[in-house]
Amino acid sequence: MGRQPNLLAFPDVDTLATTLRTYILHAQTAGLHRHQVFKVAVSGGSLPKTLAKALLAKPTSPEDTIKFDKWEIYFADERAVPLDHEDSNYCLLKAELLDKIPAELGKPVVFPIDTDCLDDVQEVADRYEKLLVDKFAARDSVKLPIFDLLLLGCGPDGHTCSLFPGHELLREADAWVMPIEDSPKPPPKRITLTLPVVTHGVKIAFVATGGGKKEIMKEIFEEGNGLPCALVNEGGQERVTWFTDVSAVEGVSFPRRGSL
Ligand SMILES: O=C(O)[C@H](O)[C@@H](O)[C@H](O)[C@H](O)COP(=O)(O)O
Repeated sequence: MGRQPNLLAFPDVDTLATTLRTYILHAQTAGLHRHQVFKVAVSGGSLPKTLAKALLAKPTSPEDTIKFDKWEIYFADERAVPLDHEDSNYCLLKAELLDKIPAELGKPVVFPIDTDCLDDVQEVADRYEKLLVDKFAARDSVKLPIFDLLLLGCGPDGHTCSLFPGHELLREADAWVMPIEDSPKPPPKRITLTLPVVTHGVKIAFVATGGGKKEIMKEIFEEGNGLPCALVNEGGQERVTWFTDVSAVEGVSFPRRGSL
């Protein structure tokens, strides 16, 4: 058996958020050590709300400080809509987290999609990839952008980012960012990081809570079935950590449950 992802189950979202904060702080320290900034990619869905719970809590010590002024925030996936549209992941993150960061913690640099070409999703994806080339490759001379941390959700069908089960995008091996025009979850037009980019993150965290995730969690962890989340588990192995609550993993048999 290869090296396993970590599966953590908490009694509720509040306790989950406390450990998620500790985990993010570790990743922040590692990122700052590596290149003086902390490069994070985030998804939409319920994640920004949980993130706000984790990150906006009062620091208990100098080591417990989120250094937002050193953060670069990218989008793991985004919908091809204007930034103030209710479907926009940027808009969601802004409302849930960015607008609530106290001034003394500093402001992250946030990289939304370019909305000048929304009619052409390929162009939106190409421009986002170009941004990543500028922000990552030049500095790190790597063939892939290596995020210090990807913070992802898991859909009830096992999708993550905008990588959906059985979709041809799962086989993309070259591009860093791809368009999708037939997303089964609305809205249909989106862009997404590709699987190789996701699985090459230094750390990859999933947040999945609620009884609605129980069936798919069982399938991801017990069978895999080529589900996007299972593919991230396989590619990222021990660099992947799942933050769940007990109702999301009820009945899931998995050998490695634990703590940070
Ligand atoms: O833009 C999106 O649609 C999201 O990025 C998507 O990948 C999300 O993370 C999952 O659907 C989980 O969503 P929930 O956390 O709301 O279940």
